[in-house]
Amino acid sequence: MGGDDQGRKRAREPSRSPSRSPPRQRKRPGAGARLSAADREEARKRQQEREREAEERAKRDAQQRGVHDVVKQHYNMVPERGREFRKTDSKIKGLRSFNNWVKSSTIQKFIGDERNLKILDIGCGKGGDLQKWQASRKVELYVGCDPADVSIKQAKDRYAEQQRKARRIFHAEFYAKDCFGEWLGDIPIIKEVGIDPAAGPGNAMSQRWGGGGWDIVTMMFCMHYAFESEEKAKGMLRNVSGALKKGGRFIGCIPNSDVLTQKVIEHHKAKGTAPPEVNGAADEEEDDRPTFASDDEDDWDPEKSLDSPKPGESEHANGETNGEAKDTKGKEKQAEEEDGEVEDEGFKFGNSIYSVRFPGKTPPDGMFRPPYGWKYFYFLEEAVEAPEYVVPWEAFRALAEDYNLELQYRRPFREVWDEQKNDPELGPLSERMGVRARGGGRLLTTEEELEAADFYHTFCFYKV
Ligand SMILES: C[S@@+](CC[C@H](N)C(=O)[O-])C[C@H]1O[C@@H](n2cnc3c(N)ncnc32)[C@H](O)[C@@H]1O
Repeated sequence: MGGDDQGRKRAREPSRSPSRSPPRQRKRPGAGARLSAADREEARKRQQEREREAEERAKRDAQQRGVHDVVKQHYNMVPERGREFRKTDSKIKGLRSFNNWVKSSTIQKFIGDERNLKILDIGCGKGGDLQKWQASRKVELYVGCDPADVSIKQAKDRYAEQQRKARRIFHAEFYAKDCFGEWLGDIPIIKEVGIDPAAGPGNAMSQRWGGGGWDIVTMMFCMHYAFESEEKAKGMLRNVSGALKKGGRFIGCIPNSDVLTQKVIEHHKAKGTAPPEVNGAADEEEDDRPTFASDDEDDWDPEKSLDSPKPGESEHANGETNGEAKDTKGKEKQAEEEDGEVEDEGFKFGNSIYSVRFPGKTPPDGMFRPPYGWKYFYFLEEAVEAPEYVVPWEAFRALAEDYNLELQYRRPFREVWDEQKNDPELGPLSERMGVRARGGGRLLTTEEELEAADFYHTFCFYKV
């Protein structure tokens, strides 16, 4: 990566907390151990108190504004946990690190050699990726959009903190915006940089002469919300494609529909409701697909839901075996009732840290057709608990093509690790991020965390 190697390495080192003053010496092994137990307990209490206050505040704000949208409301009520919590106390810190590393890897792979890049982060959440873009030192402008206004406020704060610490940082702006139901060209800076309202199927003029001014549109762990309906999926693609200039990249991470297809087929086979052709086909394909029954051994931030189950509330669901989730039954029942869905037709899978539950009918052949509105509930320890929608991969790829987005790359998370773990930059980065033990050592994620990571894949499309 040429002459700015040193700078990049510096920029990627974990940032210091502004509350620690004077600045501590960097990277002294064992420094943390000198904190006394009382200090730690005190810090933990203070953190808990801050979280409680933030939850209360978010609840009040949400009520006052009369927020109806369930996803937005959910993310608005998510408490901001400190970096310290995410790195030390979290039960899924291995998964957090792993997912963050995969995001960094995708960013690095497709950021390209140019400088002064303009980045549009759709579903930016609390600004967890700001540092990743800053570390590249290639960004001139970053705009983050997300409908959860509380998250946007936190993203602004995070940026302000980075501004205080960094000698130089890109210009950033943040907007509370539904990026699937609304046109992003209404935001002045997005329009100014360039967004083509004619992007989309059958518009030859736009394809030839049009195009936006953005180099990269990034959607990390977010696009699955757009597949609630055809209208939203198309609204999302119109924004993405409209914003990108020719040669621009659309990158992201989403749940892998191959995993969902496989699980749905397994479920119907077990129930005896799979069509005969699927019985054969699934057996043949089984080896190629990611499996949850395997014996093998920042800042993605899966925010904790306010009311996730307490220890001891867990139980097996539906009495099903092998890979069935162990938790969250009460919560799901409640979600189901609110949702008006019937339980018996659904099923769930997962492990003790994550689970996926389809509340209603699923296609016996595992083909999600039409490709919109296939809702499931995703539960993750300390994390999101909102309805999500299957993004049937092939249908999405075909639709993206109608918007001049050509698939360049798609990888399940575990394959990203296998391919990139020894990269000269990403290898050492994985050690700094706590994904792997120092000196090219073993993965620090547990097998259950890796199973949870297997649920996702990452992608890149080029605007043509
Ligand atoms: C799991 S979080 C991911 C946040 C961040 N991209 C990251 O990787 O840490 C999913 C985000 O998608 C956002 N989202 C949901 N619906 C959206 C919409 N219609 N437009 C834009 N973002 C949306 C949520 O508010 C939430 O911040």
